[in-house]
Amino acid sequence: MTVLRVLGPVGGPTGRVSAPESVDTRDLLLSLHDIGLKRDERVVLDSVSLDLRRGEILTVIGPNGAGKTCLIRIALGLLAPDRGLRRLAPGLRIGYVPQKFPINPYLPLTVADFLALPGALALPAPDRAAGTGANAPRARWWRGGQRRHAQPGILAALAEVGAEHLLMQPVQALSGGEQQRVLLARALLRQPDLLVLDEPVQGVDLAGQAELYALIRDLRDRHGCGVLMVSHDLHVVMAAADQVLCLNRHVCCTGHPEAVSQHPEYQRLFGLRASSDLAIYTHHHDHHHTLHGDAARCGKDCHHD
Ligand SMILES: Nc1ncnc2c1ncn2[C@@H]1O[C@H](COP(=O)(O)OP(=O)(O)OP(=O)(O)O)[C@@H](O)[C@H]1O
Repeated sequence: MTVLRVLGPVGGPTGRVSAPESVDTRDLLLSLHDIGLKRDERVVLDSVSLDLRRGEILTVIGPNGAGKTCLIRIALGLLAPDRGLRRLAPGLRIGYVPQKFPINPYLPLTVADFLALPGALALPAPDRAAGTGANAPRARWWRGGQRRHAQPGILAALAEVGAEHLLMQPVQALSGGEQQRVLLARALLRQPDLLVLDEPVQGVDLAGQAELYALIRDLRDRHGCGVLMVSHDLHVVMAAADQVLCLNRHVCCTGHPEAVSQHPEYQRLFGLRASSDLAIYTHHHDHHHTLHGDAARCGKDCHHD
């Protein structure tokens, strides 16, 4: 049984919370418990909890302003919640794929240069120091004046994401899909136990999105890591995730994608899109899922799909 490293609670105005009493911590990589966050007196996150295990893909979906990015930043340790517990498996290595390419597009960097930046091996700095953190590695790199190419591991990481051919490409010439592959390669350099991706297919066309999600699943299978991601692409979420957490400042519903897609809160939030996405996801099998995601055998009268 894994003993999680407790990195919370972060005591806030609402005080400490006690740890959940009986959590099965086997293979647990990340656990958020009763997370609360306020900004400008507005509740951004209210009592949000999630558990992510090794080998599992957990996707957070929700409307604009639902608190998805804040939740991801809390999971990464970049943002301190006002209340709640954040617990990580000991020695957990996190690979983070941000929403946007994290460098000035006018810097004359090749992909090899970018992946060799010291920052490739570290998470961005927490909120208060964000400017310093983002700039410091770059400054050191240019001051040193060393141009290192294809350090051990860089080519292998690019090969894993099908982007070896981009090694000497200038980063500003990359398409949206290529940028995401390079960012995934950068995350892999950390040999992560947990991959965290914030809307990994933004700016990528539909075919490219399906390829990227397939790649994320392959990486999960190959490395046995856990994956936590935010996505707006409901149909792919429904097909690609093991667990979906539907967020609208609080947890509207959570569980197996099929169970979530049947949940009234999910259908209320996503309306017609919910039905069509369900149609895309629907497939034939001999069981269905309860609202808690448990598999239940179909009887002869079961018409769930
Ligand atoms: N530093 C801040 N100061 C004030 N309000 C903030 C701050 N950070 C986030 N918020 C507010 O918290 C809410 C949640 O923001 P967040 O970026 O997490 O939403 P999101 O679900 O990722 O949205 P989107 O899908 O549009 O990216 C928003 O209403 C946002 O305006």
